[in-house]
Amino acid sequence: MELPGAAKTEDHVPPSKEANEQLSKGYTVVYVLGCPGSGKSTQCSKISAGLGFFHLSAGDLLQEEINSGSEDGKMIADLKREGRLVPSEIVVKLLQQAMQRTGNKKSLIDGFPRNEENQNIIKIEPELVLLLDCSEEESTRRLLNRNQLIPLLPIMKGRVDDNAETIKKRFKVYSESTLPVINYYSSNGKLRRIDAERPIEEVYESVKEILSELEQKHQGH
Ligand SMILES: Nc1ncnc2c1ncn2[C@@H]1O[C@H](COP(=O)(O)OP(=O)(O)O)[C@@H](O)[C@H]1O
Ligand SMILES: O=c1ccn([C@@H]2O[C@H](COP(=O)(O)OP(=O)(O)O)[C@@H](O)[C@H]2O)c(=O)[nH]1
Repeated sequence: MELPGAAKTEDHVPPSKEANEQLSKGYTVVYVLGCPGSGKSTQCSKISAGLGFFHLSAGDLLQEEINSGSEDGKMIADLKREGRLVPSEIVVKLLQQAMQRTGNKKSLIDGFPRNEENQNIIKIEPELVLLLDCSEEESTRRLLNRNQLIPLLPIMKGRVDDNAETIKKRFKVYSESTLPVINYYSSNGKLRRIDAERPIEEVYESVKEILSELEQKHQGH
């Protein structure tokens, strides 16, 4: 079935199921989900610095591929500009390569899985899924604000998808494709919903409480 917002995948060979299962062995994986601009990257940087998790951002890995100038990079850039999702096999391959490069077994996967196809292909069972819950109105304000700050920082390039029109498309993809993934983790008890409309430090306090639950479980308490 073709999922809304997803590009066609026929040119890409899916990674084997065994490779994915092997990769997930011994790893503690926490997925960090939330709409565009909900603060995923901000909170993941804090968790990574404060709690020793390795931060894997699907969006950053795709941006690196764009920056490399590869053929895949050109296709990814076009999809990103339109707010559409990149074929699952490409994102999964980049995530797997990044996981193999790190010796750190505690990983945060930021902004992935984005749809049910992503979720089925990666074959990783996360221990927890953090959902940064923020309204479309507040998130849009943040994204537009982020784009306005860019000209003040000449070394940084603005994001091609932080404009009002593309932000609307990203939200449509989020509600059509990512919400079913979130509902799945809500029904299997792994989802932890965090009010992400609050200031960054308050959100982080809630994140820390939830992740300490995980640390205690690992220490057998
Ligand atoms: N709790 C918050 N309150 C206000 N601004 C925030 C908050 N969290 C993040 N931001 C800002 O909002 C913008 C989007 O945050 P980001 O972490 O990149 O979101 P995401 O990764 O979910 O798209 C950034 O400019 C960031 O500094
Ligand atoms: O698993 C992913 C993650 C990101 N993207 C693409 O990268 C863009 C930006 O995603 P990112 O997570 O960087 O930012 P967000 O939209 O959450 O603010 C998305 O709109 C998609 O085009 C994708 O296709 N698959």
